[in-house]
Amino acid sequence: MKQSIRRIQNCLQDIYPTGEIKALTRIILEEVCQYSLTDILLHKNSILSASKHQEIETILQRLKQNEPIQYILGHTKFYGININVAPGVLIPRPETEELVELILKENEKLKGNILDIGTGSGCIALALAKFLPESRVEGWDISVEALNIATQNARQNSIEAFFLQKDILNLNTSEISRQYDLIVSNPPYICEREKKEMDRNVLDYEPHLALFVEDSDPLLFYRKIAEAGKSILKPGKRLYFEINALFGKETQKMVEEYGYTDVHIYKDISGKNRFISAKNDG
Ligand SMILES: C[S@@+](CC[C@H](N)C(=O)[O-])C[C@H]1O[C@@H](n2cnc3c(N)ncnc32)[C@H](O)[C@@H]1O
Repeated sequence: MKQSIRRIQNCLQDIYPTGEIKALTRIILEEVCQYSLTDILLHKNSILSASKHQEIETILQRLKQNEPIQYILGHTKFYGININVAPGVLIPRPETEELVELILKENEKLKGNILDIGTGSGCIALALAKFLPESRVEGWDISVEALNIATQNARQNSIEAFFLQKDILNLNTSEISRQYDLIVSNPPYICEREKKEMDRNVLDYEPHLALFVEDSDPLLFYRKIAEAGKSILKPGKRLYFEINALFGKETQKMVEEYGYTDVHIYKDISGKNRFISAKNDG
């Protein structure tokens, strides 16, 4: 095992920071050997089989091409739930776990209809369905690939959620039969002009449909959702968004113009304006 740890560290040292290499070493050994962190420490002197060496080598070659570890392994953890991911869906981010945490804190024991717009892997929808078991959760996405993965994630975790194909930019609200008690969305919010500051592992591998919005209209998705919310969110109920930190105030102003009140902006763990919630005043 010691030899494998050294091999992983040597192979990745020019590409990843030291902290990330440590995390990757642990993830790789957990995946290949099915070892917990304690097992890794206990088995430091054990010798891995040739096939396990080969598995590690294959992972390392893909990591060297900047491929995200979550796509290489085909899964990740989100809010304690095992979530399958593939190149057609965004890899769930830690900030989005913070959004789930916030919703659960502010809506303890919610019993009602929850809608997650732009559900991707289904991570938000499934976490809410798991921790608010008396609610009915729906997830919408334009991407069939994402909806298939979200459905698979629901099945594998034995969590009930309903995934539907909808284009939020062309939604006819008169066709929506229900009104929701909470709407959440982490829509595409990165401007095209921000691309130049982004890492290759995101740009080359993650779906641009999930990430980007035109520079000329950065609030496009938020506006469409706020507009739809006026008819599909029950009066007095709340909307929650993950937002682009560059547009906190603008997003607040926009939702207020649609008649939402009691608007709060929340910071993420890095101190950036990252979430907004607002009440539909009816
Ligand atoms: C930033 S990702 C969020 C995925 C997931 N909710 C998460 O937090 O990891 C945005 C999602 O919006 C979806 N999307 C993009 N355009 C859309 C549209 N017009 N209507 C509905 N969903 C859309 C993408 O397919 C993607 O899954």
